[in-house]
Amino acid sequence: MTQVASTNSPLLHAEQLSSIRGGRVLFENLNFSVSAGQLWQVSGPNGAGKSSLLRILTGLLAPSNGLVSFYGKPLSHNWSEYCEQLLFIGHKAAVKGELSARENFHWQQQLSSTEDIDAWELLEKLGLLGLEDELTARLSAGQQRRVALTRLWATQASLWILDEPFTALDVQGIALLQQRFVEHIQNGGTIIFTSHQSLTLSDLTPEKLSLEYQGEIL
Ligand SMILES: Nc1ncnc2c1ncn2[C@@H]1O[C@H](COP(=O)(O)OP(=O)(O)OP(=O)(O)O)[C@@H](O)[C@H]1O
Repeated sequence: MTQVASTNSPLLHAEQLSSIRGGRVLFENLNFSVSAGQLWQVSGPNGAGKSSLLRILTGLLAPSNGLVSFYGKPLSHNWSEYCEQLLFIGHKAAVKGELSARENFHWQQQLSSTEDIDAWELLEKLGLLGLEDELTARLSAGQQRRVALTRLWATQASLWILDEPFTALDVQGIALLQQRFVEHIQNGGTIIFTSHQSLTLSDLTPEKLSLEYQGEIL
């Protein structure tokens, strides 16, 4: 895992964050700090702004007001280091439907320079063995999610930002993903994720950030 030089500033700091989308204030004056090694769960009802917040934390969406800092510097001042540290898996599975599970994985491996990981072992772990040459678009939603999640085993990034990573997974898939969370946190990694469900592994006690649905249109 890539590590950044130690500093007294938190890994991520959100200051006075606000987001207005579709004529609605999703959240205002949000302040929080995420330290390296922490697990954070962002929760709240549909439309509360969880995905919007994650996209702001990744730098993909500008906040309407406020600032996100990475080790004490605004993201834009630390952009290449931030991108090296970050793995973002968005709401959509972000796998290439016209590639097989194995090809998707190899593509991710090349992007992340993790060629030493045994593809067959990982595909077996994720229950994709026997489906490895099937076009990903033809797999079920849960299987496609499993293909997307292979990235969590083929990354050197220390900060994972994951939007609804448990969506469509069965009980065994959820357990596997939670176990991967435990490994990453134990290795000093950091995870921010959204989910409508509570984690069930006792080793995982996330910090909670709860957003309310603000119905009022401006
Ligand atoms: N591209 C966009 N342009 C304008 N408004 C948007 C856009 N994307 C999302 N929104 C609005 O922002 C609000 C919050 O959406 P967001 O996806 O952040 O919520 P969420 O909490 O992640 O919801 P869910 O639990 O359903 O995934 C919604 O009302 C949505 O319509």
